[in-house]
Amino acid sequence: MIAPLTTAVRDQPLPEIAETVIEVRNLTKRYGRNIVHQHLDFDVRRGEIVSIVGGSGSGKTTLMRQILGLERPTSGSIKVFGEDMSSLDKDEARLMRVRSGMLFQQGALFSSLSVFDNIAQPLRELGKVPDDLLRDIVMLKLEMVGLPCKHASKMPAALSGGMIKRVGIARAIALEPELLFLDEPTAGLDPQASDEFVELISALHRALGLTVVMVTHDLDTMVALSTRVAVIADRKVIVAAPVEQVAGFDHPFIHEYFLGLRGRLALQGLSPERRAKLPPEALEPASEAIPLRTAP
Ligand SMILES: Nc1ncnc2c1ncn2[C@@H]1O[C@H](COP(=O)(O)OP(=O)(O)OP(=O)(O)O)[C@@H](O)[C@H]1O
Repeated sequence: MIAPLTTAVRDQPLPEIAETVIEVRNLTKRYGRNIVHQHLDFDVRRGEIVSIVGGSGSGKTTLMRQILGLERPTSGSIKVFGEDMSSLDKDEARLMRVRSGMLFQQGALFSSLSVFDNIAQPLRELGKVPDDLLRDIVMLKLEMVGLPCKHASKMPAALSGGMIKRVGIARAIALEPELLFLDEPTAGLDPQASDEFVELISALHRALGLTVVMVTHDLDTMVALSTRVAVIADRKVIVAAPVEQVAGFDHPFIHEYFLGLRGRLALQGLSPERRAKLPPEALEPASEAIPLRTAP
């Protein structure tokens, strides 16, 4: 299933990387005795697609939730569009929610609402959107994510995993946000649905000039989409750079994650220009060696 949008924007240039829109400084986050982040700095500029990677429990989702204002930092500062997240009043917080869309793990659709009502929900929360305009916006968003209008009346239980993600994206972009947050967007999808999802995000990035922040374990998605990759280890962001530079950073997590068999396979899918910047270890053969049989 290829969205018409994907074809329409294929030759469009990537959005320009512009001013800083997320600025995290000296962040510490503790849960009781568990120190998740300490002295963590992190920046995202307009037009980027930044993937946050790190070991299990390293605090990727927690970082994203703090940037969204869903969790409070223990100390340190988080600015989004230049606004300090800890000092927003009610109206500023509301405006911030309009400027940021998010897709949680599992799509997080309301199971008791139809596809239409799921996508309409952020618009209805805003209030004052006339019914005919609301219908047009929902149908436009469905089309943008490559889903025919006939799916609007379906319930989430009747959809495939890939379709649920698409509806989740349609809802996330309903209010035309500038920032899109994705938490494990391809988890649970088969390889074809993952590839289609990557194409969709890439098309939306180009078409809407979106800035995307994504938490992912999926190496192929990370390599295909990210303009930069931020690695969390030792409670902070140890490096944030294009993936070909990150792969050459000397840290045990990076060796294991990027230069293992799966990591090399994903990295070798980069364009020839970017592949040329990889460290030599990343270019070692990525197909498993077939063990030689010893003669009897
Ligand atoms: N609400 C909470 N209360 C207490 N501890 C929490 C809470 N949320 C997260 N944690 C802890 O914070 C740490 C980081 O969790 P987080 O989910 O951010 O990690 P992650 O890198 O996203 O992990 P994964 O890759 O496994 O999803 C973990 O030790 C987790 O148990």
